[in-house]
Amino acid sequence: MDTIFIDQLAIDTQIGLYDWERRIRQRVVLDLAMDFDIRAAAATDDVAKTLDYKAVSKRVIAFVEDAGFELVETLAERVAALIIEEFGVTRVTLRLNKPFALRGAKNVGVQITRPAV
Ligand SMILES: Nc1nc2c(c(=O)[nH]1)N=C([C@H](O)[C@@H](O)CO)CN2
Repeated sequence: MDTIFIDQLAIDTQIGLYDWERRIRQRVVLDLAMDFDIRAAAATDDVAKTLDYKAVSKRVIAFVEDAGFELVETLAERVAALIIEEFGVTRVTLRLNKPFALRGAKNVGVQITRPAV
């Protein structure tokens, strides 16, 4: 299977458990890998026949900017569901990084793989 990916998509949002986190916006950084058969687009050189990574990124940015979840797990699950439901992707792997949320660590977060059902 082919993969269309978006790496290091940085978005500011409200996320976190603690009171101080409910008053600020923090950066999350997403790596997305989306299964998609690219052969029809490659044969015709037509963006309409593929997964438009610009359209995906605009939609994900809008959703994440408006979100306000406590857990990185919830945000990751909701973004994966959105991509599958709205873009016809058969499987998505998503890594959600919350940089510097843990003292001494460069990154914390979750990685999930979700198939379309
Ligand atoms: N598994 C998780 N553990 C923690 C989360 C989380 O979203 N998932 N969040 C926090 C706090 O919000 C933390 O990021 C603040 O620094 C702690 N543990």
